[in-house]
Amino acid sequence: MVDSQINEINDLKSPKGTFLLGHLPQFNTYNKHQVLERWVEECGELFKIHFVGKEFVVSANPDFNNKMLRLRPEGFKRFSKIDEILKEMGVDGVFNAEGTAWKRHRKPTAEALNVKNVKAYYPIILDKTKTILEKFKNYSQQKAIVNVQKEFMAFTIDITTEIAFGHKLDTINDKSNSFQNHLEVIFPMINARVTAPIPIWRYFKRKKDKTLDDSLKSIEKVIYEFIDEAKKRLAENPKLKEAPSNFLEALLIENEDVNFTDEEIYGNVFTMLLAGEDTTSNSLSWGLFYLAQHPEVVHKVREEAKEVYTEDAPNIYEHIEDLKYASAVAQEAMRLKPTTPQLYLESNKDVIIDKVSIPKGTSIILQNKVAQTHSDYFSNPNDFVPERWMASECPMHKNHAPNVMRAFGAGPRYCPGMHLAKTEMVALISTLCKHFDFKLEVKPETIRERFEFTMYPENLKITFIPVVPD
Ligand code: HEM
Repeated sequence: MVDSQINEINDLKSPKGTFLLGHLPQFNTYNKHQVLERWVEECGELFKIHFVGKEFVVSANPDFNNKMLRLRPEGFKRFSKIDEILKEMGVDGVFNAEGTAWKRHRKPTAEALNVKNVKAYYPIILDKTKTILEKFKNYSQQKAIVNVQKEFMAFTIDITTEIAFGHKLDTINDKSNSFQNHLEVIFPMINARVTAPIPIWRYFKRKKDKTLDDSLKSIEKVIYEFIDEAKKRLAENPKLKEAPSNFLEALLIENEDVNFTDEEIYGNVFTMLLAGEDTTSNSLSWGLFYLAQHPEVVHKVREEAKEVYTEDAPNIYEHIEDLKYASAVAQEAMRLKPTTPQLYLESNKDVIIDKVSIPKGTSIILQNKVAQTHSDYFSNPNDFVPERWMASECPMHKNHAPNVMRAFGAGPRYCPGMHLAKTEMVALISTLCKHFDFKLEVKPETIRERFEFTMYPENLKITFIPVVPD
């Protein structure tokens, strides 16, 4: 807990660092989240670090973090560097907007991703679930060792692109598409630039910076064409207003009240591509990481699937609501392996939280993973037990604090894609468990957490063994 004696940042502890560079050399490794976890062990839940003199507060206290997240947008904002980099790439959307601009973006985005609309998008999720199922059936016949992280990435890319603006891709079947190739250029560059100590590209364009510019131009062209087409469709077919077939249409409908410019619509469609792909596919990969080590859980998911639907996959959206155990599997995987283990905030004004005074302009790293795997909040915290999320079955209700879960953030800026992501995860987890057993082809300890823009399992290799029908 936060020490009640501490009331100034200057009084906070600090891990060991170097005099001039501070903690930068240790932090700038490829697994930043694990460095933070080690420091939490060394210094406790609240401490400070500095990068070449620039100070950062790190908090792993769930209550403290929750209060900061809830004080947005007035009290706190995202790190200004995120906005700087995205705007430079022409992206002005809900993720990087702040203050009143954020409020304008948030309402229509959240509406466009609400339960009613996700239900309308469900045929897209189902279609891609069946497509990847067929691919895995082929893999299982060939006894192929599958890099599931790559496969799930294709699954979420195809779904997100079609839901975002109606663009049909078939990345699952490796039908290479220039749009996809451009996206693959953009994502790592955003990651590299957000964490770059010096913005070299502003003074000198390297080959990769020029490639990025070309890709951004191509994506922009495609998205603007789709904006024009969607506007025409909505004008010609007013019925679409009741059940928009994609996010862009839903945004344009909501937009009748908000009056976004085309640039802002573009920014939000692009944001959705960015926010919805890696996060969901990496969470799915972690789900498979645990399922492959827990055949008893796979069996239970399969029994539930057989009770809920007779087809190959959950054929209607209502099935998803009934797949409570598959949903608990997804939740448990996100508790143990949140793909966004930390969030970055900056204070907009002087704030006092739990007797700690945070001056305006303080940069704060919110480490959320430690609490999700701590015995103060969950019994047997490192065990994979989906039952803990099934109220009537939970064998360990003694320590069960769902309110420390931050996999989707918290407060007014929590993830608006949460419902969509959970729907994708439940559909795929249930379908795969219905058809296959999973065998881990590498030792679990060789599967490492790897943090880039999000956290994913490196070296996850699995074979899919077909289930013999009853
Ligand atoms: C398992 C999958 C996902 C995870 C773990 C995840 C996680 C997160 C987290 C931690 C945040 C920051 C929340 C905060 O600041 O409090 C966020 C924001 C956001 N996410 Fe997700 N996300 C996922 C899927 C999606 C999907 C599928 C979409 C849309 C298609 C999406 C769209 C967004 C947007 C637009 C924001 C910015 C919200 C704002 O600033 O108001 N996410 N997400």
